[in-house]
Amino acid sequence: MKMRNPPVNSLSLEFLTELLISLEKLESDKAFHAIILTSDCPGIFSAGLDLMEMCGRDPTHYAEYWKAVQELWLRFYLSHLVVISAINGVNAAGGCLLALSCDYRVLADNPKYAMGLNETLLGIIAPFWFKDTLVNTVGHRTAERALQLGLLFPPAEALQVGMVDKVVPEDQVLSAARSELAQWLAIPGHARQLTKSLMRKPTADRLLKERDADIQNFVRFISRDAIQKALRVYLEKLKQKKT
Ligand SMILES: CC/C=C\CC/C=C/CC(=O)SCCNC(=O)CCNC(=O)[C@H](O)C(C)(C)COP(=O)(O)OP(=O)(O)OC[C@H]1O[C@@H](n2cnc3c(N)ncnc32)[C@H](O)[C@@H]1OP(=O)(O)O
Repeated sequence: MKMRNPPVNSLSLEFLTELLISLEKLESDKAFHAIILTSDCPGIFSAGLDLMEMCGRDPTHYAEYWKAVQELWLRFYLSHLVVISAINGVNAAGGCLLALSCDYRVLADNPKYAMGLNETLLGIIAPFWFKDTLVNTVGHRTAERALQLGLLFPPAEALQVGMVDKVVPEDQVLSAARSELAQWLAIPGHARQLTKSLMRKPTADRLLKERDADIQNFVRFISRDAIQKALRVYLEKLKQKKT
């Protein structure tokens, strides 16, 4: 599955919906057993959630958007398919969450390709299920430091803390993901799927139990004047970077 939403694969509502439909199609076709998730945007895996969806819109839109974000995470996190990410670019916040929801991560060895949950740098907060997904991957202490500081880890560090499983030269990201896949596909499917569910269901259930409250919390938080201002300032900084 190659993500293509130029220029930065930001996860807009439309793009989230496309990803969701693609995933559902693959999951419902018995011929498919696995996905390699990668990017078609040079140098960028994903810039995360689309800031334009969270800025200057009305509460109904925020609620619709957040429901789609939740849905995509739940579907990827609990997918019965083997999902491996071949991370071939910088990967921030919501994009990093997507990669963390995969079963295995291969990252291209380019110092520019940092990844992490950098929400605090924007003046916003990673929701509890982003946090849980990170904790499940790198452990509590590393997650605590990474989340508070909004750290984006370059490849060597991402490997060291366990945010990714393998770092390979850039031209080998896909072939490395394919080689890894062979090992996962050699395991009896039902045993692997049930084990995945055993490991992940408690984390997913936390959100499933509180889904509506989580949407309301997001809408309240993102609608605050101070948060809207912080997002506008961040977007402006991104634009000024060019001049
Ligand atoms: C209670 C819970 C409350 C809240 C939780 C909300 C959770 C949010 C999680 C998120 O995912 S927030 C998004 C975090 N993402 C980032 O911080 C990444 C921001 N982007 C960048 O750092 C850079 O764009 C890049 C390193 C990814 C790529 O750099 P470069 O190749 O130099 O491209 P540009 O910076 O020039 O960007 C091109 C173009 O795209 C726009 N853009 C970038 N990121 C986003 C984004 N996330 N959403 C919307 N638009 C984005 C950027 O402004 C440029 O637009 P132009 O109109 O100037 O072309």
